[in-house]
Amino acid sequence: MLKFTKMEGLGNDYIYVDGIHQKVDMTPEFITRISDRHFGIGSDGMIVILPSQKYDFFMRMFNRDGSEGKMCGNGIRCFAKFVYDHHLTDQTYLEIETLAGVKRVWLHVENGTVQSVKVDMGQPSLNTQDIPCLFNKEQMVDEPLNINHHIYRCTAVSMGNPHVVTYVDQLDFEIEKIGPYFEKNEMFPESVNTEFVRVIDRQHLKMRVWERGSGETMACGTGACAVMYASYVNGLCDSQVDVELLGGILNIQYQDGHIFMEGPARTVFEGIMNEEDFKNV
Ligand SMILES: N[C@H](CCC[C@H](N)C(=O)O)C(=O)O
Repeated sequence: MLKFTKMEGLGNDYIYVDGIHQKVDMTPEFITRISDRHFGIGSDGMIVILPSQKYDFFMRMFNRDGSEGKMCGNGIRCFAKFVYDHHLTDQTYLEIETLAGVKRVWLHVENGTVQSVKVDMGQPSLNTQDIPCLFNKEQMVDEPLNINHHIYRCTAVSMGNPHVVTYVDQLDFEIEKIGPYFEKNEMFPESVNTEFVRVIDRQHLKMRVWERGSGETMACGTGACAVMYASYVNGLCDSQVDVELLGGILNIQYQDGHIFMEGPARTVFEGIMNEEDFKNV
């Protein structure tokens, strides 16, 4: 049997599993099955809590299709709440190792309850090699990309994971008709998370996201940071903004070369699963 916790950050929901005290199957077959919203628990993927040699914990995250992401902004906020609520730590400042480097995390706790979580998401990069992106310049900033016979002005940003940001007048379009063309585009050899942005004003950006490996999600923390930074370098916003996603609002700040994100983290339910039940679905 495997204990798990279903958690969400602005509706970006994952199955959290304590991999310190349990043996966790991290194969794509298992992850896709438990993430299925009809035959499984239902989620955008799975996040595993692991020990770290040098830091407080190690976070591994997997998208709904079983692919491993290097970093997850909504996920790391819930990860921090998980380790605090499950008494794996009593610290309210954590250093969490990820495949995108170590992230500094501050838990805002009142009366023993996590109210919100602030994360130093690190330094964004425009360098096409960091994304990675095969564009023939060092940076892709407001460059025309032909995606499925339509020209999008694109800015590529790495938040440790790959993002491409494009600006639209309206957000009420059929994202599933265009998202996969970005996600599978040969310009992005490791695929890409795609953000569609409407600038409301210099302190308010509105977005939808088509995530690599999960499709449209209600929110994307790394995506919101990529959107803020892309908008900042394109002169469209100030250094602190509210990014409005389908699932709610994240406050994003660019300071001293780092992107800081603050937002909620919520436990939906605790559960126990029998892995055998997922062998043949
Ligand atoms: N799909 C992303 C990982 C999840 C990112 C997102 N859920 C977030 O909150 O940052 C990737 O493969 O790079």
